[in-house]
Amino acid sequence: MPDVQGNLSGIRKSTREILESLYKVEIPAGEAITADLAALMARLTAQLGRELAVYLNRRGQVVSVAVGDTRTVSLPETAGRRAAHRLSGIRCIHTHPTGDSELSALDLTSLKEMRFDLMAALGVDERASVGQVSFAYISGWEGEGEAAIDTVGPLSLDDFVAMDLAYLTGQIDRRLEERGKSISLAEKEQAILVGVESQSGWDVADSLEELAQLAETAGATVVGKMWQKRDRPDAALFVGRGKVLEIAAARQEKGANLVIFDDELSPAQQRNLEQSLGTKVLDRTALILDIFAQRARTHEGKLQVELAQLKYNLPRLGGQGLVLSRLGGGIGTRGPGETKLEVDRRRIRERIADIEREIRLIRRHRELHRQRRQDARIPGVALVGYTNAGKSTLLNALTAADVLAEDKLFATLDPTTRKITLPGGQEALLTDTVGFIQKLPHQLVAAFRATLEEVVQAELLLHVIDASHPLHQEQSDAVFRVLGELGAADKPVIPVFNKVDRLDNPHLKERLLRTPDSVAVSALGGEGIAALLDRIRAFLRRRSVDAVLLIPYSDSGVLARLYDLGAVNAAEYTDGGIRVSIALPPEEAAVFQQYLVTDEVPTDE
Ligand SMILES: Nc1nc2c(ncn2[C@@H]2O[C@H](COP(=O)(O)OP(=O)(O)OP(=O)(O)O)[C@@H](O)[C@H]2O)c(=O)[nH]1
Ligand SMILES: [Mg+2]
Repeated sequence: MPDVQGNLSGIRKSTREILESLYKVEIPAGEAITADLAALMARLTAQLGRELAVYLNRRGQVVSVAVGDTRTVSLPETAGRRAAHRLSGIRCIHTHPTGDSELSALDLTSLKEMRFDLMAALGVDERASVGQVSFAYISGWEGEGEAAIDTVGPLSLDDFVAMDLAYLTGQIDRRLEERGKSISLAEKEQAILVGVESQSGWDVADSLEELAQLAETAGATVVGKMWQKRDRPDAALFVGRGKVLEIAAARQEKGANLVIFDDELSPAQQRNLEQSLGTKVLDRTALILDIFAQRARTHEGKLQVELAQLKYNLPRLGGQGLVLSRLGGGIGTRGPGETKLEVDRRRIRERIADIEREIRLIRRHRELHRQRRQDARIPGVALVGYTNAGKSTLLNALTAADVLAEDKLFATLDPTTRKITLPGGQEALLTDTVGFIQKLPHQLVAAFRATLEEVVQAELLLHVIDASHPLHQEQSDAVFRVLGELGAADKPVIPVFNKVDRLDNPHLKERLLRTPDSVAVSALGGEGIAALLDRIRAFLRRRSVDAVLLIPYSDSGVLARLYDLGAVNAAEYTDGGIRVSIALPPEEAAVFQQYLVTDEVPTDE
């Protein structure tokens, strides 16, 4: 038997059992509901003070039961998507604890989206019984696959029970089929983007442009962008009341079924907006999390994304309204890989604890690895940068590695490490990392801490900048903010201006190169790659320690090697051997440890 879905927090076991028993209910096929089932739902609703929904199929069996806010509840697969121009064969009957039975905008949207046979609301009065009933059904298609609906009521429960549902749905099914033309319900979600223009931060148009790229990466089609000037967001609705009406109108006009806000919404704001707009509302954070969920490949990556999603969702469960549950899947409801997002608070908490335990284990394992690597004395170099700057392409250019590089945001989620050999023979470990972005959700930074540990541990960072992007300065700032959050802001950095093949203004390159220590490259074309390798070598060398060696004349080959490495500052031929003062990175100096004149090693600084 499937579980009761939604917000079950604080519900007594005995009540939970009654809720579960709803799954065993069967009512005569062809009836919308029985008086008994309605009465039971009303009693439970009054007791819980929350909405209660049951989903029934045409055989009169209950296929799903949900309580309270169930914005991520999904209907069982058997709820079936039938042909696009047919009804789903499932009806939703839910209670309103407030007494009135008026269907909300959201009720009607979900009716359309899920192509329910029927959407009915039972108003539960103060005597814990059903007062009045309202319902709506799809009556046809208007134009582009948009459903037309008829609403009926309020009427009495008796009238509702007496209704011949089989006749009604039969009529509708026939009418829809007669139209003959197959309605191509839009596969992609149609999104309207909303931003706020404030004093600080990015220009709102730029930020919305980036949000549009994110939305499209997630699989939506952007059909409109809107913004408002505000010093600080409205506590209840994020934007002003008037703006919400404007968005609602634009949504109608453009046929959008998703509204995405460019900043993180509080759970209350999100709920209020969903209610007022009658559609799914997401924020930038949820969108980025969704992209990550689709792109995570390794076990660790998936765990980290799931963790971030669960932590994001937890405070968003439980409120009133059966909001998104009836809107089906899509952006914001997808988990990494095959994972289905949990919707039950208790189970979410358990899952969070499980994942955190597993990540700790992975992290310990990784630390051991790193320890071993440090013993091998190969310095680590991490590629960091804004998403799509060309980090993976550069890693490929610097090594022979074939790492997925794509013109997509967040192509890389899992760290890839490759060994490179620098001119002069020194080796280094080069790590590609997940791209950064402005307003990067802190849940993600926290969840990806284990992965980003590579950045924190690196000796040197290559900060890859897309020099051809008009906002590369702003993107750089955003990267440094994230580095700060990771505690890696004061690592040595080589700014690498990439994609210079795309610059048509030669002065721009000159200007960029005024940034200290910077290199201009084309990871695709190969320009500047040799110079970059040289620069990396110089940087690693700069960490050199001074030492004095005494090399016996019998080992004179060693001196030749030191000269080759360019490490010799002075050599003096003495009776005991050759006294050489050298400057070498610690890992290279270690090779000559046996010749070290310990008492003469100059102290650091
Ligand atoms: N013209 C040009 N395009 C480049 C250059 N370097 C990278 N690109 C393109 O930029 C896009 C992004 O490259 P990636 O290497 O995937 O970027 P990334 O920084 O790893 O991106 P994420 O992993 O998504 O954060 C790809 O389409 C590359 O082909 C370059 O030097 N010149
Ligand atoms: Mg990449």
